Amino acid sequence: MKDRGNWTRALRLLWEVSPWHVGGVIALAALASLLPAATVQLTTLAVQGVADAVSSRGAQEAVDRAFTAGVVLSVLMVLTHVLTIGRGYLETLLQLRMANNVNERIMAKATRLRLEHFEDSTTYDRLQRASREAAYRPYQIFAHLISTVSSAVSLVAVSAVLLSWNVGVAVAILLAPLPSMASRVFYSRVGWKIENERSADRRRATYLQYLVTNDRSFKETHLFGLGPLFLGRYRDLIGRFYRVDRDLERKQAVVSGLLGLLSVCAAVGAVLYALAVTIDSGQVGQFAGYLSAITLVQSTVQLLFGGLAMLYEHNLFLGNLFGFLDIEERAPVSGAKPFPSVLRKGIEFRDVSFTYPGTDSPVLSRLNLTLSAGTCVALVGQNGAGKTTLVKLLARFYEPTGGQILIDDVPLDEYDLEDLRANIGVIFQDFVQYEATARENIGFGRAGSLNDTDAIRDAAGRADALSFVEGLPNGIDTQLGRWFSGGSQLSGGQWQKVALSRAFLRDAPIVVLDEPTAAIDAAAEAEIFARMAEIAGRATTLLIAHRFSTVRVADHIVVIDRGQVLEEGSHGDLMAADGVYAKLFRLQAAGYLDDPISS
Ligand SMILES: Nc1ncnc2c1ncn2[C@@H]1O[C@H](COP(=O)(O)OP(=O)(O)OP(=O)(O)O)[C@@H](O)[C@H]1O
Repeated sequence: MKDRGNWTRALRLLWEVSPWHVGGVIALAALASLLPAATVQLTTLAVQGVADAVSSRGAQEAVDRAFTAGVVLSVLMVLTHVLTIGRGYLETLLQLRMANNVNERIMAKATRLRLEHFEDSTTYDRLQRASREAAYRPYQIFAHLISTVSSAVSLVAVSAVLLSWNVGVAVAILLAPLPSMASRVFYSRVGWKIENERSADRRRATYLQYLVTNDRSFKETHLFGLGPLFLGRYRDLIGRFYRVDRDLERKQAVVSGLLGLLSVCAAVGAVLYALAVTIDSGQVGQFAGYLSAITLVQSTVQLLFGGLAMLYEHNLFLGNLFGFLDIEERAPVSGAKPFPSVLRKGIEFRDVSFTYPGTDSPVLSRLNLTLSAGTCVALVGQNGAGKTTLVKLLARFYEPTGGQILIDDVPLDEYDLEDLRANIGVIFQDFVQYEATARENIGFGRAGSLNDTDAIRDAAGRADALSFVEGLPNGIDTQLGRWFSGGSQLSGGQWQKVALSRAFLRDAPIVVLDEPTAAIDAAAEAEIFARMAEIAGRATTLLIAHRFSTVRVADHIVVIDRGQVLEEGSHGDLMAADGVYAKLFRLQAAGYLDDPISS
């Protein structure tokens, strides 16, 4: 039942995309399907006319009949040609529009999925399967449906000739291709299963391809000499795919070929029978008609059954496309409260626990933490302590599995979700380096401000990015990165400053910076923090950092360990308490002293 839904859904989609093209293709196909039967009738008339004209030594009436049939046959040929061209044109347009539309739907769907989907490998498998089928399957199901229906119409018309002649012969020709069709259906299913099971390996092959074909991994792959290793792995994977496909094709060719012989035998039997009957009756025209009917029925019936087998295959693969489009979106519950433009009280994590979906060990356990409005709070802790996870919860990429997060005493889910995200300026550790202009790289922080040059310059100024951005060949409108022509590449620290500008442009009441200055030199870092102090008071800032020079500027410092708050206070308080923070601070500071260990 569910499978049948796939092709009806694909057809509905096609109709939505372009009813005019669909209607045109159907009309031309309907016309074309009537032509073979007319051809058979006219061939019979023409040959009989010629035979009569020859035997009567040129009787005018027979000559006229032969020529009339010949002329109409020629008109039919021209008509067939015109119909074929027209149909091909419409089909190409329809196919292009459909492929564009389906790719757009896949992309739109991806934008609606949640972070947890993209942190789960099964989503990538489904996306891979859907993308493979996107470009052509939905259209193909239509094309095969049309050709199958038009083959069926042709078949009914042409087989009427055969049926009137001999029922046994007609039935034999009609049913002989059935076993071969059954084998195609069987192998389609096997092929579909194989393709689905290798989704992860296909992605692995694509990943290996990516690793050796982009600038981001170039340095490592070349320095570590990984090219041949990755190439070898890629070769192994695609070699394995090839061997499996080859074996399947071989089996299919042998089985379908043998079963297809039944069809050939039926046709040979029919021709012999027609020969014998014509010798008895002496009707040469009828013999020509039978011959062309037998050939036509045989080829049409094969087209019909082949089309049905393909329909079955497309239907299976369409399940992959719709499987992706139907992934449950489970949009987080969104309240209606507008987000405050300035926080009055602050952000409170109250007894917050969290375990990532599909895992057992909690990352946060009953964590309590308050970020007072207008202050700059720094979060420190070992790798994997749960710092970034806190931010993901704050932006509602995930929901806490226990406890609550409140902003100005209002639970997070009571705020309008879009409004909440619009009011948090976050730059994550793995921020994006957009292969776009500097203006866009900064302006994406507030997409509505892409043309507000003053605001973009101001944000760049606050992140110490303005001077180098203005020094680029086209200033703020210079393409960044090397993927597109005319691009200028930035240093790691410069990219980070551009990302910081993006966060500053947002001018949000909450600013979260995850390792914001890890790649930035010390002098620039000091300057950026001085400017950040200017926005403190307007914004509540959360800094996640490992560098203690960054951390000590914060009003309040929180040490996290295994998902819980270990210590908190100002730099002075924590140093005086002489706990973990003080120990870590001294350890790092020692790195800058001349003789750290002995002192
Ligand atoms: N999507 C995920 N699924 C499952 N576990 C995850 C996921 N993301 C992070 N984790 C785990 O959660 C824990 C906390 O990760 P998190 O990124 O919050 O740490 P962090 O304190 O920010 O570390 P770092 O200082 O290295 O950035 C880690 O043990 C990590 O393995």
